[in-house]
Amino acid sequence: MSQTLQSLVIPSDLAAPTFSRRLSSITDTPIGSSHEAPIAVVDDEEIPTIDYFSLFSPDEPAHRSAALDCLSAACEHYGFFNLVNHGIPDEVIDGALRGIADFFEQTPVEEKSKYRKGDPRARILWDARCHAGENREHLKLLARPTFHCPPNPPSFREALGEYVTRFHEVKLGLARAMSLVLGQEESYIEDAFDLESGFDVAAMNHYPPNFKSKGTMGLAEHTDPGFIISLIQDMDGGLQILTHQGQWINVHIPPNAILIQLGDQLEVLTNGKYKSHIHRVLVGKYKARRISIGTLHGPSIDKLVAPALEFVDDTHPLAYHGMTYSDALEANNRYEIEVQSCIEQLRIPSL
Ligand SMILES: O=C(O)CCC(=O)C(=O)O
Ligand SMILES: [Fe+2]
Repeated sequence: MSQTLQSLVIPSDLAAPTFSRRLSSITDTPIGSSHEAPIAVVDDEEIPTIDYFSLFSPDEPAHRSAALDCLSAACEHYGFFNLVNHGIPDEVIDGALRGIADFFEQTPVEEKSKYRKGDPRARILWDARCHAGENREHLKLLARPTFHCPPNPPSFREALGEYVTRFHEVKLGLARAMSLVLGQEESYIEDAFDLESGFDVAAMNHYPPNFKSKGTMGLAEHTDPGFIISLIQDMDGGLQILTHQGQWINVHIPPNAILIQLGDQLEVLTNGKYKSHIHRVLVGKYKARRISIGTLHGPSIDKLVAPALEFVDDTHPLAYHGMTYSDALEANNRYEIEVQSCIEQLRIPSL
């Protein structure tokens, strides 16, 4: 595989990543109807691209070091990036997306309804909502450490299982690379979160075309819990991220890339050095339905996650409460399988 340094991250000015390079601006404004998103100005902006393969090229130390620098800048200044050259074949990604599309399209509602919210210990959850605040059907399932999946269609279970297995290796690789750029041993994040037994939930979404939706919002703004969130989709468009600088941007994920977002528990562990970020999905502009699979890769369910001493000092005072992952997911009367954020409760108000 050949890469140029330029391909490692965009923008390439690592010393001072800026948010001024725009592909085009204000493409979907002004926004009109009362159901639509409250923030009117949304820009298209380049987001960092990280070449996974380059993070592990021992024969090319300079190349590897540049890739790690890019990862460091992406994590600290953005909190999300497109991952390319990750080694998961297109067929595996396409198979998982086709599988969940088949589930949404072919499974009768009576069958899906068995997975509606009810049992606090449920490992599969299905729901469909169509109102001004949310337009989507979704299926959430525990993917690891044990794999739970509706039995039909049979091809879905197999295809999703393959994607989950393949991405687990990528996740461990990213944890090692991120540990290094945080100035720690390679195994630091893996150990801190006990990632081998991590609680990974695949959250699969089906957004309707705009003529079937009630208003603009597919999924309202939120952050996600966990170490990282990996996202694949069957068509581009709709996902927006609020940058750390307070600007909404449209997220474009190139074909073959996987969007990586940093989760709440990484923010807690690093005492805010790395941050999760608010994002949302709009459906108002799109004439076709969209499918996405976001997997929330969490710590082990019983793991206590608190800021590590390495990230606390006089200039960076303790900024978060410690909490087990289970308690964090169950805050606000939620169930673990809902994988809802409680980052606001975890933050210690500054004096
Ligand atoms: O569908 C998307 O693009 C994002 C979905 C998402 O943010 C989520 O399921 O938490
Ligand atoms: Fe999300």
